[in-house]
Amino acid sequence: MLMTPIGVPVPAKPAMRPHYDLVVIGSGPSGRRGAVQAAKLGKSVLVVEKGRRVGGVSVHTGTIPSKTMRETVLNLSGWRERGFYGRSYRVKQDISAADLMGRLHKTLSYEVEVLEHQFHRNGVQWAHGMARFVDPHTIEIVADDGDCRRVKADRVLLACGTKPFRPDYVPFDGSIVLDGDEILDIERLPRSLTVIGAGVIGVEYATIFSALDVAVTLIEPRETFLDFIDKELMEEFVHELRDRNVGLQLGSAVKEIAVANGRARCRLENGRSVVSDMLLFAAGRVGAVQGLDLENAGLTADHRGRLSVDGQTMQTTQPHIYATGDLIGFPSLASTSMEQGRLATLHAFGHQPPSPPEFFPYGIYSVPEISVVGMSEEEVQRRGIAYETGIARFRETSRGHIMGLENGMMKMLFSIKSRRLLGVHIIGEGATELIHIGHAVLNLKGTIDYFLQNTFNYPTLAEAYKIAGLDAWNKLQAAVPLKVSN
Ligand SMILES: Cc1cc2nc3c(=O)[nH]c(=O)nc-3n(C[C@H](O)[C@H](O)[C@H](O)COP(=O)(O)OP(=O)(O)OC[C@H]3O[C@@H](n4cnc5c(N)ncnc54)[C@H](O)[C@@H]3O)c2cc1C
Ligand SMILES: NC(=O)c1ccc[n+]([C@@H]2O[C@H](COP(=O)([O-])OP(=O)(O)OC[C@H]3O[C@@H](n4cnc5c(N)ncnc54)[C@H](O)[C@@H]3O)[C@@H](O)[C@H]2O)c1
Repeated sequence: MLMTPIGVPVPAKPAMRPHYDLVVIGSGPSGRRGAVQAAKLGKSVLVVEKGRRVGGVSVHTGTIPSKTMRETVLNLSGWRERGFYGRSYRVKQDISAADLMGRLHKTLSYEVEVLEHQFHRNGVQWAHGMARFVDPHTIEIVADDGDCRRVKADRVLLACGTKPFRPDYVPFDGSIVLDGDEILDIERLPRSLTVIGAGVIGVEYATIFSALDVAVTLIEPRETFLDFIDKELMEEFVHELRDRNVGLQLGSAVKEIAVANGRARCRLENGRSVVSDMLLFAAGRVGAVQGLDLENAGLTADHRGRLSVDGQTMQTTQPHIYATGDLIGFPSLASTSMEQGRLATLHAFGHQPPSPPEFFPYGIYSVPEISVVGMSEEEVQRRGIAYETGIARFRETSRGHIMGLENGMMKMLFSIKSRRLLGVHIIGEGATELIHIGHAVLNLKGTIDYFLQNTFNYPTLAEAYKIAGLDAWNKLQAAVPLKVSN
């Protein structure tokens, strides 16, 4: 019997049926969660995936590859040790594109195996091919080899995600001018890189390449970027980027991009030009609805290829057709997409799922990483809530000393009236893991007392919660003497 790399027998594929309780289009985070949930409810489920392997953007060109590349870069460059051994410290002297790709392929392969095994043990069938609507209940699947089949579905979950926005004025060539998918297939590391678009994708790749000592210029037409992040954190972030010579061209619209003499030249409307070995165009993504023939199902996407849904049930204007994940827009995260897929399927089969908690964490895997949950200071001010902040710097923690951290901070916001935690904002090592303590306290409607009364492991970075909590309490006491409750 054939075995997969993780030692699981390769199962024989069952024949496709003519009719399913649920057909899911797209095998990314929302599609696969929705599919498995439906199977757990005893429903017959078919997942249609145009890619050769399941996993979606998340596994093949998005979340997992970019985070794997980041991990490889941090490990091979010795980035985490540079606080001790100096900026020129490197674990591997000559890091090549092949070094980055090796770990990537291994990780992706394991991810896919795990997913396929998950589908198999839950009885979810999957078919390779491009899906399109023939009518609201009939889906045609055309495989790469031309094989064409039709299936009927009582309910449909549209989870077909997005693809990079590729405007005509950008001369994409897959080697010098690249989109966010192509950057994962590079055959050589550039010495200089221009990144256009300071959204999450642009910022993550810009800082990952900068950690490899590639000379990076980040171009953004707006004066500010990542506006949903607390301003004080962004000031820290920008300071760190400038400190390591990342060129920031903010408020600079792009006039022209051209390739000449094997290099990319980007002309800006302010008259400046940036020339580099490679250019990454990361100015957003559009819904992957081309070829789906949505009109045959009575559906229409907006100009960015996105569908609107009922925010509670995930139903489109056709009650039996649900849409989830990046296809429906904000927040466009793998984490939230998975939950949307599950909620959609529960609703589709008669269960009334509870509303999701008010706050979800956002993690940006830049170097340094950023993670936030709840309200930013600007939002608290907009809402007119009387508040106080507590700040902890990682270099104040013993764990920070041990790790040689020079940077990193945590900021918490508390309501003066209710003492409730309003938001947590972290930049620095471990931010995306640390955030979950704040996330739990926030959604459990906890107050500053949680941080005052509880003991944290020592030495840990989580101790920053205690330090920031005490800092806020000191300020609160100075403003309004409080009852000592710890
Ligand atoms: C570079 C990058 C980094 C990211 N990093 C993070 C991160 O760190 N954390 C995080 O939470 N999120 C991250 N995201 C976002 C995350 O990847 C998406 O939110 C998530 O993948 C969306 O899931 P989805 O269910 O919409 O499906 P997707 O993952 O978008 O997959 C959709 C699938 O549908 C298939 N498909 C499309 N049309 C058809 C059709 N007609 N027929 C058959 N199949 C079709 C596609 O081939 C694809 O496999 C990142 C995204 C990118 C691009
Ligand atoms: N860590 C994470 O969770 C993570 C990581 C990567 C991506 N994602 C998700 O993927 C989605 C897509 O990310 P993104 O960064 O591609 O898109 P985005 O829409 O968030 O950012 C695009 C950026 O490009 C700029 N821009 C737009 N048009 C431009 C143009 N013509 N020229 C130059 N700049 C232009 C925008 O001002 C913006 O700053 C996001 O919504 C995000 O949620 C999440």
